[in-house]
Amino acid sequence: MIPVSIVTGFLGAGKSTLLRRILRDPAWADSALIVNEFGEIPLDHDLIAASEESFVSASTGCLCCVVRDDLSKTLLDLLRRREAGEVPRYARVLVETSGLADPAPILHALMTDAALGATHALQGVVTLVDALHGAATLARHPEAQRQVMLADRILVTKPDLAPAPEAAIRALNPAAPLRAAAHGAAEPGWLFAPAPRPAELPDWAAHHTVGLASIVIEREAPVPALALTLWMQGLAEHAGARLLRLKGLVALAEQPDRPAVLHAIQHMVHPLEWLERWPGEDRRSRIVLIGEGIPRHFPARLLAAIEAEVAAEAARRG
Ligand SMILES: Nc1nc2c(ncn2[C@@H]2O[C@H](COP(=O)(O)OP(=O)(O)OP(=O)(O)O)[C@@H](O)[C@H]2O)c(=O)[nH]1
Repeated sequence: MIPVSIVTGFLGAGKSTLLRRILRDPAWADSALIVNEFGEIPLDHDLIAASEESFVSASTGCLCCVVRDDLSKTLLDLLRRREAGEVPRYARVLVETSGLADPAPILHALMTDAALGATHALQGVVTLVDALHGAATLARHPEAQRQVMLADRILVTKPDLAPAPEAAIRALNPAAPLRAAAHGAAEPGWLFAPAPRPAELPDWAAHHTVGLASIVIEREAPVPALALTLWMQGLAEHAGARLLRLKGLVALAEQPDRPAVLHAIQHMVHPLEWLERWPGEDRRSRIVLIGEGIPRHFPARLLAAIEAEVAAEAARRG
């Protein structure tokens, strides 16, 4: 039986940060990671694959609704390739859900699929809650509430930025063991210990926030750092709380050989991170925004206008 653990948590809660750290630990490097993202381009896959040798399989779309069958297929296909010696003999599977996934349909698939049941054992659901945004997110987004309700273990992330929103969490899940850890420094043995599973859970249907959309921006030419900074400020001002998440790999004009990693979660713009190198041949900048009611072409047009202004200003100064 291959143990399977689900790692969930709302947009930007710190799932990739945690998993990157765990896969760097030699004791856990023999894990297969299945990453699922909301959005049309698999950025997490690039981010995790660029920093590790670990074995990653990415799928896009909402794991819980669009590709529910796909998780079963992905797990079984991975197992077949493991048996055939085509992939490393991983000892467990970690599934990183999209930030917008309701875990209930995923658990349902894992608990009811006969072929999966014969080969895989569900260990538990680990839910990450962002200390900074957690209370507001839990008040607004049904996916976030379901992630906490169905958690076997709760990890509060970003305790360096704010106190844990314990009251909001305990209102939804009074019993699951809870810990806090900054920058993914949590004990994997605690996170992934097998949890007792109720035979049946109520209400399998996915619950979703209405009206969220993802917008993708791709560009060939590197972007000046000043234009990028002004663009993120402009977006934050215009979209405010309607911008739930922004992340991207960007070629900055000042340093195009190393991609900069952008992260913003609601109002909070995290410091830029840098990858050592581009994850593949494709060196285009790619940015994904997830928001409510942001006009589809607005972010790209705003960026183009700011770039033109920055270039004109540079020309004026000679
Ligand atoms: N200050 C602080 N920042 C953190 C911590 N954990 C993660 N971050 C930052 O939060 C941002 C989002 O982290 P990710 O790990 O990409 O979050 P995610 O849950 O994978 O995001 P999605 O895949 O979009 O849902 C990044 O800029 C991280 O560096 C933490 O404990 N403290």
